[in-house]
This record gives sequence, C-alpha cells and structure tokens, in this order.
Amino acid sequence: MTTSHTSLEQPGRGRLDATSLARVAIFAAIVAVLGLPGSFSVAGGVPITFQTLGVMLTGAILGPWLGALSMTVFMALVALGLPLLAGGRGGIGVFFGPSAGYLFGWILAAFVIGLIVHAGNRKPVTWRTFLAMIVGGILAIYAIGIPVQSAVTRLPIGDTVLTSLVFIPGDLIKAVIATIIVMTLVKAYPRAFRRTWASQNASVAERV
Ligand SMILES: O=C(O)CCCC[C@@H]1SC[C@@H]2NC(=O)N[C@@H]21
Repeated sequence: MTTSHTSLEQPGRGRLDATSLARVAIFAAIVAVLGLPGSFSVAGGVPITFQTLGVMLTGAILGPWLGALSMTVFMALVALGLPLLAGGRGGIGVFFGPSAGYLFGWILAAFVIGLIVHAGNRKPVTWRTFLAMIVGGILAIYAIGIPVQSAVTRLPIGDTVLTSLVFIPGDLIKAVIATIIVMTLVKAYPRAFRRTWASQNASVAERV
C-alpha cells in the first residue's frame, strides 16, 4: 500500500486522495448552489427544492462511496449551522423537522444511484442511469423521508404519502435532467468516467 501526504484513510477501504477529496467538496458545493434559487413551500412542511438534482448528479458522477461521503459532508456542514439548504436554512434543528428523513435519504440516494449507474463496472447507459435516478433519487429518498415526516408531523402515513405526491412531477423532471447531464458528460469525457469507475472498484476490491 502506498502512502501519501495528500491522502486520508477512508474507513474500511482504500485511500481518499486529494483529487477525490476535491470532488467530494465540489459536489457538496453544487448541492449548496442549487439551493440558492430557494424552494417552494407545500403542505406538510417539506419544500420542493432543486437540490435533489445535485444529489442525483453527485451519486452518478462520484459513484456510491464518494457520492455518499459528499452528501454526508454536506449534512455535517448543515448540522454545524451553515445555511446550505434551500432558503438559507441550516442548523441541527432541521434534522428534527419534517424534512429530516429526506435529508438522510440524500446520503442513501447518492449511494444507490452510484451503485446502479456504476453496476458491473460497465459504461453508463441512458436507461440504467435513468433507472438509478428513479430508484435512488426518488424511491430511496421517499422510503426514509415519508415515514419520518409522518412521525414528526403526526400525520398518518397514508396521508403523508398522498402529501408527498406533489414532489413526483418535479422529481421526475430532475431525473430526466440529471440523466441528460450525466450521459452528456459520459460521452464528452469517457476516460474520466472510466477512471472513476476503476478507482471505486479498486477500493471495493481492497476491502475484500
Ligand atoms: O430543505 C430541506 O429541508 C430538505 C428538503 C427535502 C425535500 C424533499 S427531497 C424529495 C422531495 N423532492 C423535493 O423537491 N422535495 C422533497
């Protein structure tokens, strides 16, 4: 195993070099920037936000581990009080509010999207990338977000599911946009994507 002054140990896996660290930071920043236009308030206390587009891109481009790490860093900064959520919100309180589950879901989403997009170490194709956005970027987020929202607001789960239907049109549009961006990048920079794939797989291989 090589050592480097510009790398950090990743728990349970290989090394996190300076480039990976920069990517993690850049995508956390992209998610923050997508919060700048603000959000749309809807019933239930969970806003419609562009930030999930950033979550989708993070998982697809960084892959499962770095993607999840990037979203974890983003959440840590939010917890520390940085106003990175749409509408300039931040602080530990958001993790006890109606959208807390969705926020944790963003970490899972980046991981699941990365897994599906990178599945089998094959070149990303449009259908699998779009499937990843649906499964990771919508279903995985809702799977945590809706039960937590229901528990926090004390609205029955069925009613909370109905409330969350308002997110579907926007999230589907974001899934399409994310797929177009990712496939455009794959076509423009195939070697960069191959390197991302290879490094993630090498890291996974190191773990077994
Ligand atoms: O800013 C927050 O407090 C978190 C917002 C969570 C928004 C959820 S994520 C899935 C769904 N899609 C949206 O546009 N909004 C919700």
